[in-house]
Amino acid sequence: MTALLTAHGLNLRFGAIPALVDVSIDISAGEVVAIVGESGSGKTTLLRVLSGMMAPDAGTVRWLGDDLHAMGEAARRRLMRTDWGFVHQNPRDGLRLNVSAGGNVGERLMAVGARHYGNIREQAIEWLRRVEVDASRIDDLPRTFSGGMQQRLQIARTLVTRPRLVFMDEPTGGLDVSVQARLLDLIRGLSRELGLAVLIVTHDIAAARLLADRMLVMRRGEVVEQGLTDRVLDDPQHPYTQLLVSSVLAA
Ligand SMILES: Nc1ncnc2c1ncn2[C@@H]1O[C@H](COP(=O)(O)OP(=O)(O)OP(=O)(O)O)[C@@H](O)[C@H]1O
Repeated sequence: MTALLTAHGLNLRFGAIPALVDVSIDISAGEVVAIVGESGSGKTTLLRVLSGMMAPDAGTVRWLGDDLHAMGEAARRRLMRTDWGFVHQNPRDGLRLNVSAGGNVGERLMAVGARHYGNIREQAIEWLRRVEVDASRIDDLPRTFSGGMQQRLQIARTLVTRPRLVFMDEPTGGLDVSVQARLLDLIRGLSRELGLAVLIVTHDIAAARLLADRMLVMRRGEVVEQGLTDRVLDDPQHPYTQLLVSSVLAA
């Protein structure tokens, strides 16, 4: 498989807090990788460093072989519009709330050069359908949507330009359990159908089990265990992973 993103020897401290300790990770085309761990273990920081939003103190991140932190802001912004997508935990961070649902999807297409209004609207309708938002809501503002619908709209806005890699930070956090399950099914279906690589941060082990081919377990900035999801969850080697898995089983 072709490695899309490779990171090696990442270290980052916030004062006395080691947020990343010698972290290495790679993700290939079409692969879903989950980063799990308790609150404060460094998951979001890792996602921010891997997506170029934050520079590490040491270590490298490469996209298709090019050093991300050497390529400059303009090139990283271009990646964010084209090859990459970002699904935030809070859909309000990924949507424009004063723009209609259709506009939210369509403006991403315009950012990559689409100009034909009819085509853009047609694709917006198609994507609303794919994420199970009724097309009759196309001209409504996202603030009139439920949390689950907003999250599905954020996913449509992110995927409409067919990125190769999508970063997801707790995409089901803060939603009702039944809404979470539906959203996870949707993410799983779309990632398979589109052959997307997904790097998903979650503290929900069940979500990782459902979605991820591989997982990394973080604790205090370190990757304490990684491997195929079924292997890590069915036969955890590190005491911390054993604790995580047994706490879910006991719940
Ligand atoms: N901008 C910052 N300034 C100072 N400390 C920070 C900053 N961002 C994160 N930290 C600290 O770095 C550590 C890792 O934080 P991070 O947000 O990456 O963890 P996390 O695993 O994503 O947690 P959560 O699941 O609660 O979001 C924590 O101790 C956090 O308090």
